[in-house]
Amino acid sequence: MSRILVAHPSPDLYGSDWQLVETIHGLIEAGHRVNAALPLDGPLVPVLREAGAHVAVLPFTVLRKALMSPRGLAGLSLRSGPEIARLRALIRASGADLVLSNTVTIPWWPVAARAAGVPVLAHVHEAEDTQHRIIRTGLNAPLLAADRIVANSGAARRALLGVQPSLAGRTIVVHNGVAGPPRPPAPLRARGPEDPFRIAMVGRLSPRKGVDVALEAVALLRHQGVDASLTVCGSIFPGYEWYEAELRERAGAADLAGHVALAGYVRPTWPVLEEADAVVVPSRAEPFGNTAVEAMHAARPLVASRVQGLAEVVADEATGLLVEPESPAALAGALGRLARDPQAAADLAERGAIEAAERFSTAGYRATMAGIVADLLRR
Ligand SMILES: CC(=O)N[C@H]1[C@@H](OP(=O)(O)OP(=O)(O)OC[C@H]2O[C@@H](n3ccc(=O)[nH]c3=O)[C@H](O)[C@@H]2O)O[C@H](CO)[C@@H](O)[C@@H]1O
Ligand SMILES: O=P([O-])([O-])O[C@@H]1[C@@H](O)[C@H](O)[C@@H](O)[C@H](O)[C@@H]1O
Repeated sequence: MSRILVAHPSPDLYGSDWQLVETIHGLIEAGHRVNAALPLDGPLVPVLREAGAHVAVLPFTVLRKALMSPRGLAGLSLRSGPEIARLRALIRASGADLVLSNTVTIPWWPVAARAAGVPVLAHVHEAEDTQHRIIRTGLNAPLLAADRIVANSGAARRALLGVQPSLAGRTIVVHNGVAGPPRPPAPLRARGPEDPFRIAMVGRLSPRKGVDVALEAVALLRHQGVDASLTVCGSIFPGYEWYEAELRERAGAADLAGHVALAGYVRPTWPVLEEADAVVVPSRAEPFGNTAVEAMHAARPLVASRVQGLAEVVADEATGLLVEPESPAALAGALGRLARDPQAAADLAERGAIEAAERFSTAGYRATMAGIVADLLRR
């Protein structure tokens, strides 16, 4: 039994948070003792305790990627000394045999663990490729202190190596394992080509998730005579209040009013997916996309953007449909096909469910992560 200290930036229950829960299950099943450090209390805390981790809430720096500037990054590094010293002392005092630093937004954990002489595994959930190169280089620089890096997709690995090529030898891809529903999903509702067509989307209300694109696609479908409606599960991250206000205003316009529900954070999302005739993941960028796998587990036909990890998760025309990102017309085109051809939609959904069980099982993921940790501990 080894002691693993896990650091994670948020106490929420979105993608990287649930992925951490799976990782911790894998470590505990392998016989390790897990301590988790979070900067804030929140809904993730009881979930981690339930999984068997000991949780401590303590202050440390969490980066906001969208707010980074080269000057901001430089200032941050200049002020980092005392925090790195504090975290190094904490890591030593905890007796950790290994530190797992989850996401690239907690830069001083890998650095402090290396300073403490403890092996570091970094888990990268991000695949930033639009910000200025200087920012991306700085954001990923703390990973130079990691012994091993797990990227959640080939796209995330490429984005990282694009700015830190020297990490190639230590960075491996492990696709996420994503939990399915607790019991088999209700069969896809039988519908005729003219019947109402209910679409679901799950994700943060954030421009990168393309919620606005989904709304415009529904407006186009309705304009074309498809009786489409949309339910969106998800809330904003602080700072994106303006985006939610824009979405609510758009959803209230004459062509959409009464046909779009912005439901806020929903847990679990299985009932919403079960109610749906199709699920969309219209992200502008998506390092992996757990919500796409969840749609497949729920055996609902899926339309996703052809970007980054989503293009690794979905086999176009076989387990879902991939469409050009940021194009309401392309999204509406694919959804219209599913609405008009319920049999084709059902076939996609069935193949998606088989694929999700085969490629993205939590059992396989947990074992892979535990194997990577065992390998690092043996060194
Ligand atoms: C921009 C970015 O970096 N995205 C990645 C990030 O988190 P990100 O939070 O973007 O993750 P995903 O969209 O993949 O997953 C969101 C999760 O939150 C849940 N949910 C969401 C809304 C809601 O109302 N209720 C609810 O339960 C979903 O069911 C899902 O399990 O890490 C994930 C895990 O590696 C990756 O798959 C994402 O590609
Ligand atoms: O505002 P920002 O820091 O670029 O980005 C945020 C991330 O840091 C956070 O982890 C994620 O959950 C939010 O949806 C948002 O994407």
